[in-house]
Amino acid sequence: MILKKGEITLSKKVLLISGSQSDEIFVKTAIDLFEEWKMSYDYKVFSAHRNLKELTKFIEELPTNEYSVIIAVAGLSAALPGVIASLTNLPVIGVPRDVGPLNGIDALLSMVQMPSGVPVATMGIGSSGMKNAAYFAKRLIEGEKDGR
Ligand SMILES: Nc1c(C(=O)O)ncn1[C@@H]1O[C@H](COP(=O)(O)O)[C@@H](O)[C@H]1O
Repeated sequence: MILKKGEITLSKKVLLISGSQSDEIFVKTAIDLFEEWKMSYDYKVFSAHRNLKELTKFIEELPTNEYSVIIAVAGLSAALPGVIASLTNLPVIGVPRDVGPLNGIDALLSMVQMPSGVPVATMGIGSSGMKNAAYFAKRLIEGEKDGR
């Protein structure tokens, strides 16, 4: 990978997963930051509630050493981040989307109170949480690069 001056040396990618295609507009906030920072990422849509088998297969077959961190985004009853965290040892950042009658409180509570051993680093509700997920992923990857 050839880097220009000022660019960060990033060896591994961020994997963004949202529970629905309808979350794409929300996820775009993080994607814009990754583009600005010249960070590599992939974005996929999988639902634990709707397509558990496909999600399980996808996570179990992730190539080794390609991703540093997974950002899991979901609104409503958000099983997605916790289920992903149960299937991989990669760090999982959860982002509760502010949709539905409870405006993200439901998603927040679904992902923040995980049983021990299955951690989800849960951000705040809504677009500030989405942005902080991107900043947090950047810190993790920079830390990895610096040997932190
Ligand atoms: N929370 C979850 C899960 C899951 O946790 O598996 N799958 C979809 N969703 C969420 O449902 C909302 C509405 O989805 P639709 O617009 O497809 O009905 C989305 O915000 C999605 O993240």
